[in-house]
Amino acid sequence: MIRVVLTDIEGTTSSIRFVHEVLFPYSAEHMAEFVRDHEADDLEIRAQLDDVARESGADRGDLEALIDVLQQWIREDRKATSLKALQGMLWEQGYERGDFKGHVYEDAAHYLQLWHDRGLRLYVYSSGSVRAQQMIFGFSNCGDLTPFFSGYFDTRVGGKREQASYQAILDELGVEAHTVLFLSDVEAELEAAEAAGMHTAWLVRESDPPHTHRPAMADFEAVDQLIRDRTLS
Ligand SMILES: CSCCC(=O)C(=O)COP(=O)(O)O
Ligand SMILES: [Mg+2]
Repeated sequence: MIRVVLTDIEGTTSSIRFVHEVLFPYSAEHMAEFVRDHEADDLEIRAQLDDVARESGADRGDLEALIDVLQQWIREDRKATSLKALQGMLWEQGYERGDFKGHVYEDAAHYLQLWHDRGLRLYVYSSGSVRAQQMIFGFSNCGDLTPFFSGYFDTRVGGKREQASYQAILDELGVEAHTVLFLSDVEAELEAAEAAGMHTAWLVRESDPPHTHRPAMADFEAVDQLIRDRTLS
């Protein structure tokens, strides 16, 4: 019986286009100024820059070199925890200033509320930082969806294509794998979650599903059917 839903964001609850055409360009535009303005006195930003230097091999004392690394990582869509933490801080500023709203598909917002009201526990697992996750759902085009979530996981538990990350989430939640349904648009993530024993659902939004053995779901209505089938069987 499924009691817990763990969901990805980009391509699952929210459009890939919003992340790539709004969030990433916003972070590319504001990163240099943000880092230059706060590096001297913000301990959290300093700690993230320490990690950027460690991971890239760039000189920690050369701020402009670190900014270049960050810009390169944004272009590459690198899932580095330090980049994601800095992007989360920047996006927080953007949401609060009203520069954009978080995109969430209407069917996702509808079923997140319904599943919450039905007693399912909902969690997020995204490469975006926990702060960025709270922001996209807190300042969404469908209103504040954060009351429906019981918790958030980011790459501090590990990469999304690694089985150990899903095991770490299960350990932290204290639940059995067969009670958890993980939602994602990326098959490699689903395979890692399945290796940890979770149920999975593959979201394929806004495109025709590739021909594979895996059933594709166009929206959360199809996921709801799967939850009800698995709950009754
Ligand atoms: C939290 S919104 C920004 C998402 C993001 O930065 C990203 O890299 C997308 O990762 P996901 O794991 O949600 O596909
Ligand atoms: Mg995704």
